[in-house]
Amino acid sequence: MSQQRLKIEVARAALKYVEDGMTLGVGTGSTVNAFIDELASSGVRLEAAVSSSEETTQRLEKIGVRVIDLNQTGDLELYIDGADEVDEHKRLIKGGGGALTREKIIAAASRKFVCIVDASKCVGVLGEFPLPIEVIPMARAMVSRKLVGMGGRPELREGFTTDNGNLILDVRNLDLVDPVRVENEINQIPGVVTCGLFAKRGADVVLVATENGIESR
Ligand SMILES: O=C[C@H](O)[C@H](O)[C@H](O)COP(=O)(O)O
Repeated sequence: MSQQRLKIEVARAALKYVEDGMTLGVGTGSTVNAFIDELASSGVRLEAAVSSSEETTQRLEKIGVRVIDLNQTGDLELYIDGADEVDEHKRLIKGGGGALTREKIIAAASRKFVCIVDASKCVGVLGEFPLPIEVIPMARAMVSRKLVGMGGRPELREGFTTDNGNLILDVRNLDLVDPVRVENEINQIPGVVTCGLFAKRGADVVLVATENGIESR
């Protein structure tokens, strides 16, 4: 099965969590795009959505979903999003598309986070995928030096600005055997807006599309 087909299958599986009248948190990326396509043809009528990126907002509005600001609503019942890597404890690396900050905010505001991935995203230990970190532009060099001090190899994502007007450092070589500790440590560096580790608040449910069907973790 093609990777795109797997994304469509897992997107469809996520629909069973979505109910008419919900205000839904919606993430960013190609798997979420497949989810939005499936949502469009599902007949489900959302009350509204809270979106994690400009791209997702455009796609949701195109299928007729009203997108509201998180400040206009209370906690969300459900958040659907993809990930770049998932471990067996449902801890994640996110931010390959640069939307990690808004994604982390919406995850924190949601009672249930359903993460949708294909099997290629599942790993034993996080860190094969370079860890995205959103930084305030004036802190770029200083934050990079601190990350080097932690054993990392940061690289500026060239030509990329986040929806919040900041930069992304993609960091290789960090030891992520204890991702909660590393997430805490990186969060303490002044100038870091968000670390792409979702370890303290990982997913509540991970749906994995495999060649043999959908696995739920
Ligand atoms: O910033 C982007 C998000 O964290 C995405 O959820 C992540 O990059 C996975 O995207 P995709 O579904 O395209 O692999």
